[in-house]
Amino acid sequence: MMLFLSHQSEPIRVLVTGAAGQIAYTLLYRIAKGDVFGKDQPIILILLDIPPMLPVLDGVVMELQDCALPLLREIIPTDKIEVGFKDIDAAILVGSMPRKEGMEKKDLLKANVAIFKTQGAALDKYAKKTVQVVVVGNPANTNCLIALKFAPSIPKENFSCLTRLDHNRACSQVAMHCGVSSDKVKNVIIWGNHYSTQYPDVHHAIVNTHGCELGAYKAVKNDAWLHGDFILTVQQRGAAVIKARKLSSAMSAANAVCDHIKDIWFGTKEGEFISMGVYAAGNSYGIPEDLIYSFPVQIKNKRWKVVDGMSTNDFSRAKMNATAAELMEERDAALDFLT
Ligand SMILES: NC(=O)c1ccc[n+]([C@@H]2O[C@H](COP(=O)([O-])OP(=O)(O)OC[C@H]3O[C@@H](n4cnc5c(N)ncnc54)[C@H](O)[C@@H]3O)[C@@H](O)[C@H]2O)c1
Ligand SMILES: O=C(O)C[C@H](O)C(=O)O
Repeated sequence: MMLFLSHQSEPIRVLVTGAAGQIAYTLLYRIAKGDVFGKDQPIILILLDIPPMLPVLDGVVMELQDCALPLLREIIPTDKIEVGFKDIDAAILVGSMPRKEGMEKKDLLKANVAIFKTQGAALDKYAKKTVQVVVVGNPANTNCLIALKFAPSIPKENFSCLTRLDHNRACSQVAMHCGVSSDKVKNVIIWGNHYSTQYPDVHHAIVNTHGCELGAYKAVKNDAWLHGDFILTVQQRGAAVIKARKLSSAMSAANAVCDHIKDIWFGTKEGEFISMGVYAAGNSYGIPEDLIYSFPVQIKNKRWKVVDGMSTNDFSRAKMNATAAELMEERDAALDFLT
C-alpha cells in the first residue's frame, strides 16, 4: 500500500480581536479556509472579545466548526487578554468601536485608544517576539502607533495598519473609469492617514488596457477627475458606506485585511507595490518619523520596505504634508488621553 506523508507545517496561532463583530464574521472564515496564510498552513484561531459578547462568540465558534475546514485545528474563544495574546504568531486587532453616521474618526480616538495601550502591553508580555501585528480598529494609524509604543520588546517593523481598503478602493475606481478589471491597475499609492485627509495618488500607477501598459493619467484621460472627484470619492468612501448601510464597511474591510496579511506572509509581486501604514522612521519623503503613515511598500521575507525616491510634485507634497499634520495631531491627542 502506498503511504502518502503529509508535509503540513505546525499550526500557527492567529489572534483576531473584536471576533464577535461584523468584520471578523467574514475575516475568520477567510483565514480558516486558507485564503491568508496559505492552503497548507494549519491554524489555531484565537477569538478575543469583551465579556458581554461571549455568548455571540459561542455562535461564531459553532459556525466555524460547521464549516468543517481542514486547516482549522483549534478555536479558542476568550475574553482574557493573557489567553488571547499567548504565544501568538499574528495579531489582527479589529476590536474597537466603529464610527457611526455623522461621526468623525477623531471622535473615536478617545473611545478606542486605551484598548490599544492595553493590547500593546499584552503583546509585549505574552506574544512571540516575531509576532506580526496588523491594526484595523479606527483610528487605525494612531491605534497602531500606541500599540507599538506599549510593546517595546517587539520590533517596530512588525507593526502595520490597514490602508489596503483605501488602496483597493482607488484601484477599483480607476479600473471602473477605464472599463478594465481591477487586476489591470497596479501601483496606486495611499499616503498618510486612513482618514479623509489620506492622499490617493496615481502618478505612478499603471493601467493595462488591451494588453498595453499606460500611466494612469494617460489611461484615464481626465486629469480634472483624477485631481478632484477621484480623490474625494476614495477619501469619503468609508463615510458613504456608513451612510448607505448604517454600518461601517465590513466585507470589503475583511477582504482588505486578507490582502494585507497575505502580502506580509508571501511578499508583494515583482515590480509592484502596495499601500500599508508603517512606522515612518528613515523614510525619504520628509514625513516626520514618529508616526504610522501609509506609504508604498514592497515586501519580501515578511519584511516591508518603503519604496523610496519616487517623484512628487507640489500638488502631491501639499497633500502628503497635510495628512502627516493630521496624524501628528492625532498622536498628540492620543498621548494626552492616555496620560
Ligand atoms: N482600517 C480600516 O480600513 C477599517 C475598515 C473598516 C472598519 N474599521 C474599523 O474596525 C473596527 C471594527 O469594526 P466592526 O465593523 O467589526 O465593528 P463591530 O462593532 O461590529 O465589532 C467590533 C467588536 O469589537 C469588540 N471589542 C470592543 N472592545 C474590545 C476589546 N477591548 N477587546 C476585544 N474586542 C473588543 C466589540 O465587542 C465588537 O464585537 C472599527 O473601529 C471600525 O471603524 C477599519
Ligand atoms: O470610515 C470608517 O469609519 C470605516 C472604515 O474605516 C472605512 O474606511 O470604511
